[in-house]
Amino acid sequence: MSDKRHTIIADNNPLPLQKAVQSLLREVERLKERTTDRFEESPSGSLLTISQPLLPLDPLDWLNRQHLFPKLYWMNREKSFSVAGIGTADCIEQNTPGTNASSFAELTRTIATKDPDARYFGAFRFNNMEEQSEPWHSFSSYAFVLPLVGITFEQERYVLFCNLWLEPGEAPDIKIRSICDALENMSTTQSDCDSDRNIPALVRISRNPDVQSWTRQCERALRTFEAGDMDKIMLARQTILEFSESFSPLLFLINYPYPKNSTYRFYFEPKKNHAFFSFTPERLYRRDGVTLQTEALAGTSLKENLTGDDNLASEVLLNSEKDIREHKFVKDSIYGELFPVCSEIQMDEQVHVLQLNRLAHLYTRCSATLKPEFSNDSTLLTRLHPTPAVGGVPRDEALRHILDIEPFNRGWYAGPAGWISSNAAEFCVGIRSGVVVEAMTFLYSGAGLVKGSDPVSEWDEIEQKIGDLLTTANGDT
Ligand SMILES: C=C(O[C@H]1C=CC=C(C(=O)O)[C@@H]1O)C(=O)O
Ligand SMILES: [Mg+2]
Repeated sequence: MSDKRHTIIADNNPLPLQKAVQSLLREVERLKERTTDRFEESPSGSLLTISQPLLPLDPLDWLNRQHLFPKLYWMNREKSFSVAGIGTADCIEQNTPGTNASSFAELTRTIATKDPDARYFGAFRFNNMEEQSEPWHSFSSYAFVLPLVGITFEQERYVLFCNLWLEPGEAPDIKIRSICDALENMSTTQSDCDSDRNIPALVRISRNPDVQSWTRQCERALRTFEAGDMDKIMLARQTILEFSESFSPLLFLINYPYPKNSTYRFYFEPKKNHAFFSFTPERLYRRDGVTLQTEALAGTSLKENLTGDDNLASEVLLNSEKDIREHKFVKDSIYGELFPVCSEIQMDEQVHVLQLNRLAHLYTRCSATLKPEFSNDSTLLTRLHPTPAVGGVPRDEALRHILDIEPFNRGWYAGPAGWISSNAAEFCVGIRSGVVVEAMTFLYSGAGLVKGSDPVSEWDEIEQKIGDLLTTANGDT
């Protein structure tokens, strides 16, 4: 954050948290002495970020001890960038049903008016045409938040920051007051007892659909392939966990026992004990100006029968005709969608294998250069979401079948989740996810069905995809 245009660095030396808070508070107090006209005026608002380098600390532990909402957390797959944030400096949110394309266009239009350095964190619904019931009531069609206060980890450095966002013509006093309140009320102690970090006892677990209904639902999908109407449909399952009491949903992240796993971490808690989180291996895309990185990720082998051996999992996967076919639908669709909007596309000829803790996936990387007129997130989101890894082929028909067949709303499951600024963005696909509502947690994961898929194997595949989350919930790590 240090080299950005509207950034004040309080003190260049990294400080322990408590001192860092004091240092930020001093800078914020100093702002009160500035007259309004000394804040950068812009027709669409202005942003001032004040930051203070920090000595290393655990941002999840910090986040868990705070009392200001929303709370959010993002970590990229490479684990080289993370942000933990609390409160709202600015928020772009919408909560009316409509097409996904109109949501994407609206967010992109709004973000274009914001400070180019401001990263807004949030997610979209999988399908905004679908009416949502519980457990999704706290989650809008989309919500993207510029945090009021937070901790960034970037280039191996920790930074405490606060954001002062002013609407055009807005006097700074009230916003400065809310930053001071957030800093003064921030908990700066380390969590000293482990009991704060334990997920309560799991008292009940159920699956929706159950195995019999799942088999019937898969057979419905398989019939559409036989009839020649469809090539692929991704169907998901919900696993419902009931705990002995409500708890901080962040404990799923804190207790996740596989730090090396190549997954993004996305977390959004709009109100206390109501949160959506995802441990997804799948990148939707990363855009920096006209430069795009995306990928096809679909096709799975389970390691449990292969005694966890990576090489064996790769070999099985690379020789599975069904998985190669399942993967190819995704690869071809991404290429076809990008072709009209890119001046150059480089897609791996050879399919790779991404190794996870319990699974391996087929994986094809793709980098591309966008034509300048298409170099925006509305174009990319509309073209890439949902890929056939989470939707199907053909796309619109697959979405109709999903609405018809699945016995629950997808909400934010399998939607684009990540961050966006006016000139760059990174979105993962919010799979392997859960939504926590007080003492209940609903986990979501699915499998891409193609001709020849076996419902029981697909059931087992999904069980493995949420296996790490189930282990976390059981506390037997
Ligand atoms: C839809 C999910 O996974 C997708 C991503 C990778 C592999 C997949 C598969 O092999 O079926 C799925 O397409 C999910 O975990 O909810
Ligand atoms: Mg599969």
